[in-house]
Amino acid sequence: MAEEFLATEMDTAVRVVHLASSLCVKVQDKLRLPSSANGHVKSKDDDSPVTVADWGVQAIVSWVLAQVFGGQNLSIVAEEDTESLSKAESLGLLGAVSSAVNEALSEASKYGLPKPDKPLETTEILEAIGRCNSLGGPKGRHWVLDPVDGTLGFVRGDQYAVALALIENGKVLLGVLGCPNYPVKKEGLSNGCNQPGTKGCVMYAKKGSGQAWMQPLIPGGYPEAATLLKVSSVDDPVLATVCEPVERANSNHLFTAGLANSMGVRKKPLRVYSMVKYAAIACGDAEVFMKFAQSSYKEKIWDHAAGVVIVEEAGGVVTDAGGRNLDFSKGVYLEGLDRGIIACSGQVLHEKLIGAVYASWESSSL
Ligand SMILES: Nc1ncnc2c1ncn2[C@@H]1O[C@H](COP(=O)(O)O)[C@@H](OP(=O)(O)O)[C@H]1O
Ligand SMILES: [Mg+2]
Repeated sequence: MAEEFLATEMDTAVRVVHLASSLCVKVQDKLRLPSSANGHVKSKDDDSPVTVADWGVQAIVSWVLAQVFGGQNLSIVAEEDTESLSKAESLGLLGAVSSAVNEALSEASKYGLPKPDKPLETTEILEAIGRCNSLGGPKGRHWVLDPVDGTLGFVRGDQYAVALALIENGKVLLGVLGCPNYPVKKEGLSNGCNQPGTKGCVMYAKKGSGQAWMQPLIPGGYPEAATLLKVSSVDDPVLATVCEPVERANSNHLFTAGLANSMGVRKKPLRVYSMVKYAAIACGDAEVFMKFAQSSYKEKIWDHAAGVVIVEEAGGVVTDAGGRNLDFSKGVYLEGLDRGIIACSGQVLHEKLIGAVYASWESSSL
């Protein structure tokens, strides 16, 4: 019998996101200790933080993909580069990345993944991170990785996601989201993290399968069980929960509050860091996700690819504010995006939201 389409790609992506999530859990625990926090976080040129986990995840995902699929024609579009990590003053940080990567990879066989014969040298780690410098585009296959999405949430001990997707000829073929702090109970989403054993999952979906899946994150290994995800059946705005970025710099809270109000939403918005918002829609914990960035900001493909395919396969709808599908074929950015991103659990809410955008745009100040 012919092997299922994308079986190795899907299986590898899910397993490596589990492994990457385990690295993140360990680094986030360390960040809670005041003594080690400074050594693990650095500021990027735009003042956003980057941590041992961002580089560590990028290194292990890149290394594992190269082992399984060969490094020769491997194209990976990812958020981090090696510039600041290679500087002389970053030696301590590079050492911490190296320890985190080698600790994670030493467990790789428990996740059914290849494992290096001996710990990776720092040059090999930098090479793995640096390999992820593809710019994507309309042709060919590209892996798309946000090693730690919502780094601000991550350093604050809150929600974040590891996001990996595969794009072919501009279309997202599969997506995997690791959400190590995703609470089993929805109330936990607005309370940061909750008790051990009640949080953490990996969600994944293959385009066109009509199925999206969730596995629990289990310490030190790969779970056999997976459950099907289904979006919420709520289509009355009065009962709907809207989620949006925590940071008002990343989305215009005033504008989205106006939209929510005019479509009839009554509940307070749920503010959550990272692509965990897509996860919340996919599993039925929320019905609407909106992000309206400043018009000068260009959305990047790694912040959406994995989440979009998971929401769609779980039964939801994701478009820009004009109702068009997001275009992943133009390189690193979602070129041509009409104003903002909206994800809904179903067509009814989506149409109402598009209508609200249309009605309110004239009077907006975005
Ligand atoms: N000015 C801005 N407007 C909109 N989005 C921004 C932004 N600056 C950064 N972002 C993106 O918003 C992501 C976080 O999403 P959210 O606000 O929903 O938690 C960031 O991901 P990283 O944390 O991976 O850099 C980054 O890609
Ligand atoms: Mg991101």
